[in-house]
Amino acid sequence: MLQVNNLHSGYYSDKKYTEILKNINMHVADHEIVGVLGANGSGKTTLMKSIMGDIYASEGDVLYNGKSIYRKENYGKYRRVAIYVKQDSFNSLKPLKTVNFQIGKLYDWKSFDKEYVRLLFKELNLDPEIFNMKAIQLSDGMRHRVVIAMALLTNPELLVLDEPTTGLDSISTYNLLIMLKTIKKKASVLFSSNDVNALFQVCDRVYILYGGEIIEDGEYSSILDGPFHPYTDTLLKYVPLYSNRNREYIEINNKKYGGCVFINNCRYWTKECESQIEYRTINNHGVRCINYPGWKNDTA
Ligand SMILES: Nc1ncnc2c1ncn2[C@@H]1O[C@H](COP(=O)(O)OP(=O)(O)OP(=O)(O)O)[C@@H](O)[C@H]1O
Repeated sequence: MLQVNNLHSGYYSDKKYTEILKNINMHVADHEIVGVLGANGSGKTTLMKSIMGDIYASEGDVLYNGKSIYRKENYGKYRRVAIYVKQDSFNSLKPLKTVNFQIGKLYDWKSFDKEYVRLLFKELNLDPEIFNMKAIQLSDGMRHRVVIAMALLTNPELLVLDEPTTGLDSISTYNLLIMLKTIKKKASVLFSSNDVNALFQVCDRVYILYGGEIIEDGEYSSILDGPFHPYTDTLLKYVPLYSNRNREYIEINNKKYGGCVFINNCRYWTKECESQIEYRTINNHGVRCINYPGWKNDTA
């Protein structure tokens, strides 16, 4: 369905180009929920924007059903079936307008079965009275859920969610995750987050993004059972649910450049890490680490 090939992208500022994403390769199959896990500033939003064609790739391509989304003739159709819920899209609701109005502004109300709309909102814990409430009268979390519900109204083939659980309470997060599992029967979902719990509860596969590069990918169970990359290993140690070892924070500042993107923070660094690191896949579990499995043996 969605295939990202050797994607590089970034931003122009004062006519100077800064590359943020490097050599991204990933895919989302039909009826799959795929997560992108990354810390603040790792490039999740830039990746989602590139996948939606909101920013252009300096290199590489994004294919939807085999066709480049960057080609004008394919782009319009792609944007009709692939719906993007931006990180801050709940702020885009008009504050003084009712939810009813906001839906009508985007879509033709007549095309919807009102009961279907009500049920869809209900699944996201949104009661019927919300339709007559103004956006300003809703909490951030409610606005967030309204925007996601609105995105689902058109039955997209691909739903791209940038950090959808930010600002949601635990019950709403849980309802959203359950809902994604239901959506999976009809569509695919690409979902970025820095919330390890949310991603691992719902995703079939997860890509780990660090410093604009994918450093590991695999089925969620495979990553949880045994992360291949030292960064993923460290990350999981900070999530009590998944950690079976004590937390540890080791400050490292190698001030090295080139090679592995994690080089300045990795305690397993060796001279070889300064060279170009190839991405290897072992039993459907991919990693960009020259020292794997050696570093794991060190910790055993
Ligand atoms: N419009 C822009 N112009 C220039 N640089 C940008 C722009 N937007 C983001 N960046 C830079 O791109 C890098 C990645 O940012 P991005 O927003 O994609 O990360 P993120 O993983 O989504 O972060 P967060 O979790 O904080 O939302 C950061 O270094 C950021 O400063």
